[in-house]
This record gives sequence, C-alpha cells and structure tokens, in this order.
Amino acid sequence: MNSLENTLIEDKLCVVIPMKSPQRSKQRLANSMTNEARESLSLNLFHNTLAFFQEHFPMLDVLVVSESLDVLGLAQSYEANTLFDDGEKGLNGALDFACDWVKKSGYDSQLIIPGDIAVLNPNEIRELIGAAYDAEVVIAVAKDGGTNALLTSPPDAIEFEYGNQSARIHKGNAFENGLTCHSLNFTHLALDIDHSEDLKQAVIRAPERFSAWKKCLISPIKERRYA
Ligand SMILES: Nc1nc2c(ncn2[C@@H]2O[C@H](COP(=O)(O)OP(=O)(O)OP(=O)(O)O)[C@@H](O)[C@H]2O)c(=O)[nH]1
Ligand SMILES: O=C(O)[C@H](O)COP(=O)(O)O
Repeated sequence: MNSLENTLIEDKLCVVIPMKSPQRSKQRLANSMTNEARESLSLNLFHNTLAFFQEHFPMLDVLVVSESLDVLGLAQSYEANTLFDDGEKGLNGALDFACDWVKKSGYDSQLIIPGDIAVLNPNEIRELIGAAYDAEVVIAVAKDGGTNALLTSPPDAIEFEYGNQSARIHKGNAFENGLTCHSLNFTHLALDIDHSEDLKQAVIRAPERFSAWKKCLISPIKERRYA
C-alpha cells in the first residue's frame, strides 16, 4: 500500500457494511431460487466481504449495520464493530445511522461497501482509497448504475440516496456541495448480485465459489411447477 493510502488510513477510515437479515435479502432472486439457496448465497457473500477486509485490510476498522442479531453476531466473529438498526428506514436510513456512529467515533472518512459484491479485489480497493487523496467523494459505479462503494471524507460529505441510478445522484450531490468527486468503474466492484444474470456472471469469474448456487437457479418452466 503506498504512502497516499497509508496517510488516509492513518487519518482514520471506517468501512461500513450494510447487511439485511438473510431472510430479507436478495428478494429479486426469490423467483429464481428456493429461500434456502437465496439465504445461503446472501450469507456466503456477507462472510466473504468480512473475511476479505480482515485478510487484506486488517488496519481498517469495520462497522456492520443490520436489523439482524444473527448478522451482527457473525460480524463480531470477524472482529467488526456492530450497530443495530431496526430496518424501518431502509438502506439510506441505516447508512445515516451508521454515519452518525462513524463521526461520533472520530473517523475522518467512511467507505460504504455493500455485503453482496460477488468478487472483491484488493487492488481495486487500494485504488479506490488512493483516489480519495484528492477527492472528498469517491464512487465505484455498479453495473446497473447503482453505488457499489462510496468513500466520503468527511463521512457525511454528501446525502446518501441509494436506489435507482444512485451513482449519478451521489455525484450530483457532491457537485451541489462543491466537493470533488471521482466516479470509478472497476471490473469486480461493479458486480453485486441482484439478479440471476449477475449470478451467472459471478460463476464465470469465480466458478469454485458460485457454481453450486447456479445449479439452484429455477428455470421459468420449473417455477410454474412450484407455483
Ligand atoms: N442494514 C441494512 N442493510 C440493507 C438494507 N437494505 C439493503 N441493505 C444491504 O445493502 C446492500 C445492498 O442492498 P441491495 O442491493 O438492495 O441487496 P438486497 O437488499 O439483498 O437485494 P434485494 O432484497 O433484492 O433488494 C446489501 O448488503 C443489503 O443487505 C437495510 O434496510 N438495512
Ligand atoms: O446501489 C444502490 O444504490 C442500491 O443498492 C440499489 O442498487 P441495487 O441494484 O444493488 O439494489
């Protein structure tokens, strides 16, 4: 890691991972998989995210925000900080709550990473952190125009508006606040798993991890049989 990232990390960067309960997660896959397979995939992605940061970025503190005590218990097993959020205000509400914790804990920067990125790459994260050296806002754009990583300095530099086409919205929020913003397109950070097509793409990138779930995909004809 070069001196730029060291400088930023020494200035106290906290990674925030929002994570719903597996039962509530991946609802867009509900018609493509059994609940058991969908929940198992959601948990695997979450475990992988926690393990990735513990292995590649042990110097970074992590905060997991969730309405699920089971999820928070898993987070603690990876030495992450945990924050219970009742889930009533959705993803943006959870992130606002987490951001308050990050600010009150004295961090200068915050990196939001969703718990459903198919494959995380340490060089992409290093490049993302390095880009924050001269920008208050750094966005990793998702394949569908969402926001798959958001690094803000200070943590509350912009309003969180996750949702449809949020990468463009977050960039606009930075501009309205007179802030410098880098929107970056990374191969791996762009792929979160929302739909069956994303899972098929993930199998291509990491067959050893995702082939089992691809076999769980229910074809439309089979779906009618289950109906
Ligand atoms: N704590 C918390 N995390 C959330 C909430 N909504 C989404 N997330 C998490 O934010 C990340 C990105 O969310 P989505 O892309 O919508 O993933 P998802 O909610 O599992 O997928 P769908 O159920 O199909 O919308 C995932 O890690 C989710 O678990 C929320 O209301 N509270
Ligand atoms: O990235 C976002 O703004 C939200 O998570 C919505 O994107 P999604 O397509 O991953 O749900």
